[in-house]
Amino acid sequence: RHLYTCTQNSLSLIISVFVYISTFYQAVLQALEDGLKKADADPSVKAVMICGENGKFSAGADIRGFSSPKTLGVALGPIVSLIESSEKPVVAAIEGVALGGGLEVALGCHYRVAHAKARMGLPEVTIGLLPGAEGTQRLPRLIGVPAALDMITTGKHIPATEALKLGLVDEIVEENTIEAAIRLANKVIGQPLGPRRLSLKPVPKLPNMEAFLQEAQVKVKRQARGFLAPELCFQAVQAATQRPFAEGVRRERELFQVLLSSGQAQALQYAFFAERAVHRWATPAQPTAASTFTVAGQGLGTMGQGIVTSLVKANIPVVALEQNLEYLNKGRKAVMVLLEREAKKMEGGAQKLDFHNPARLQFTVDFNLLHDVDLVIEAVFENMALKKEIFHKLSNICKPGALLCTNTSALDIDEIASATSRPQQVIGTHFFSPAHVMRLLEIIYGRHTSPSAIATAMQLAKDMKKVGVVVGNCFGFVGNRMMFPYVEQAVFLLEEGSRPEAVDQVLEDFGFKIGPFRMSDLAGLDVGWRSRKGQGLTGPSLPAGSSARQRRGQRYSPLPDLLCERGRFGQKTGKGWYQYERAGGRTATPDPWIHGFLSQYRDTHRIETRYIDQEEILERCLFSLINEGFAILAEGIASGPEHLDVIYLNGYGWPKHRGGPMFYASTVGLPRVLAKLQKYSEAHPDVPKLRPSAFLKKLVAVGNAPLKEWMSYLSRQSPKL
Ligand SMILES: CCC/C=C/C(=O)SCCNC(=O)CCNC(=O)[C@H](O)C(C)(C)COP(=O)([O-])OP(=O)([O-])OC[C@H]1O[C@@H](n2cnc3c(N)ncnc32)[C@H](O)[C@@H]1OP(=O)([O-])[O-]
Repeated sequence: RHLYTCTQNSLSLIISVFVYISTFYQAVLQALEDGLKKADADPSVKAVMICGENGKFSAGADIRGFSSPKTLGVALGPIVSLIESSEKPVVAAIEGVALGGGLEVALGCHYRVAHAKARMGLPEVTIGLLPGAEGTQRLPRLIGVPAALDMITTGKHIPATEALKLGLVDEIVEENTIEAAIRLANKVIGQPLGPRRLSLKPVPKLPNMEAFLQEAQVKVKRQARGFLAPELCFQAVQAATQRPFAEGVRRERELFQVLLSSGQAQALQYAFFAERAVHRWATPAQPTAASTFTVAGQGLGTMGQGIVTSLVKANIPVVALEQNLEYLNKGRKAVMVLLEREAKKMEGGAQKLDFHNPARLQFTVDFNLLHDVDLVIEAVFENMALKKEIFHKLSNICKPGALLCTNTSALDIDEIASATSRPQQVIGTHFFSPAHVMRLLEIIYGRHTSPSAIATAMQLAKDMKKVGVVVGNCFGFVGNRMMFPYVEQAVFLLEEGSRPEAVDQVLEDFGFKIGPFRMSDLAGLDVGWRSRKGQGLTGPSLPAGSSARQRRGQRYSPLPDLLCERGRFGQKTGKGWYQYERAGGRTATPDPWIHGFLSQYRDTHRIETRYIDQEEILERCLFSLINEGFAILAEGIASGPEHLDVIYLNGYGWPKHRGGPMFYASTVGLPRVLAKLQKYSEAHPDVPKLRPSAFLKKLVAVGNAPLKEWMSYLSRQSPKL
């Protein structure tokens, strides 16, 4: 960061430090303070301009600093006040980003000039904190309570154009921001600064402030589901409406301290770095076609439509292929609806969606058009024979360097690759539904997948603005494999005495967006039923004389199959684990039929109904999922616990303020997780997924190793990870 002083028309550099108010936090603050004091004391200096280095204003405080015992966060507030109280006009020249403490510094300035491509925001809430450098008190005074509350409680970044409309900046420029800021500084020399000092301004009044705040608080609470920061952000802004500036600042500091020591801030900050760690993926290989892909989407069902939409959004040329004209026209219509919707959302932004140009998006039934593409994403439905047939064809038609990706949630990548003559270029890309919304992309390498194929798939994820996580090939990969025992426990709990709404409630109170039964109704119970039939667990391929509640020597619950046999597929049929207002309805209501059905089922199988408390529900569902995570790490299917957590946070609705399942296990304490698994496993010896993983036992035996050391206790790691 540079602090420039500006003497009439000349510019002189006083200090130069780093872009982020970062590891050198104290040094940066000291330099800012010294520079300001020097500028104030020097009569030849008439105005001050603050800008960032390398085209970026500031990404705020160093997030790592918050987890060190010596937290310096609040020290920024007095510096912002010092800027504001300067007797000479101070102008911020905002390029790139002004986030968190960075924007708070800009709010202390008397004027703000931003580049048209700059983004601004107070994202502290997303790392479990609040803008603790007086930002919760200055922003509402500048842009009003509704807009300030929205920015502070969501942490969203806003583009410069929106910032101008809100009055957050005074001017936006297309060209040189620094020169424009200096021009402005020169223009305002000598003008009174009082009206530009935000701390002196009243918070703009609303005709119905009380009612507005009440309603806003209810909304923030409802969306937060146990996440503290949004609620405390709200309280800080509320204080701005009720108290004078200095008292509001005191309240802001108190609330900041509460968040800092809440544990949630640590979880969110861990998640911030975990997401970036999965990108740092150490293969020497280079992507084969970085950023210049032409991608063919094969199959325009729900997944294919979402994938094509996100490719177009990422400005990647696409050829969308279907097997016949009827499906093609249906798929094209659906994709166009999605793209129109996306284009609307992007209106007013810097980027435009270009999807009417056939060079960017082409629909076809002609397989031969795939001859020149760099990469194919096959997204037909989950059927091994069909996928193999398609891959055989692709391998014959596509150019030699083309990467062949299969969108699958569980199928064996090696078997699919075996149908081609280029298994080194076959890779799994597991998108999550809806694919144009969900950020996660599991990238699954097979036995023969080359490092450059993995690097290319990672590049694709980056270009599509998705979080790509590389994992090994096993049934269900990482996300679904960990999900199976979780859902299995939820169903076993029903057999033993619980109800769908009771289990869902516990997991939703924990912070999941929806519990396992609501989720299964939403996804459709028939999906799992088809897969279980395919595995010979139910249906005509089940050997005659099989026990109702045992398969291959292990406990099995036929409850989901029984529901499907009665046509209860979830939301789509209006009945599943819940009842809905109609087929396709979304409002789940507990269903007395299910309650009766469950007690009849228990009678038939002589299961004694017992009361199951919330602790048992939570522990059996979560610890069995976590236990599978340890098995996955031990088998070398994923690089580390952060990867599992990133998958859960971005693809499975795990509450962010709990940091992901493996981080959560580390906060519960591994000895406790182990003890509980041992207890439940003894009570249910025919449930292998409750048997503690050997790796978990080892980590406990070495003294509850901290999460960042876990992987050092494993000798085997895949060379491809
Ligand atoms: C009382 C106190 C009040 C103030 C509170 C605050 O300011 S709280 C803070 C409020 N501010 C925020 O919450 C902003 C957080 N940052 C962001 O949102 C994004 O990083 C970005 C939009 C600035 C750039 O996105 P992009 O996709 O172009 O790049 P990228 O995301 O890959 O990052 C590149 C590298 O920089 C690193 N790094 C970045 N920022 C920070 C940081 N503040 N700290 C530490 N490190 C940070 C990042 O880890 C990565 O390192 P790696 O992995 O290469 O070793």
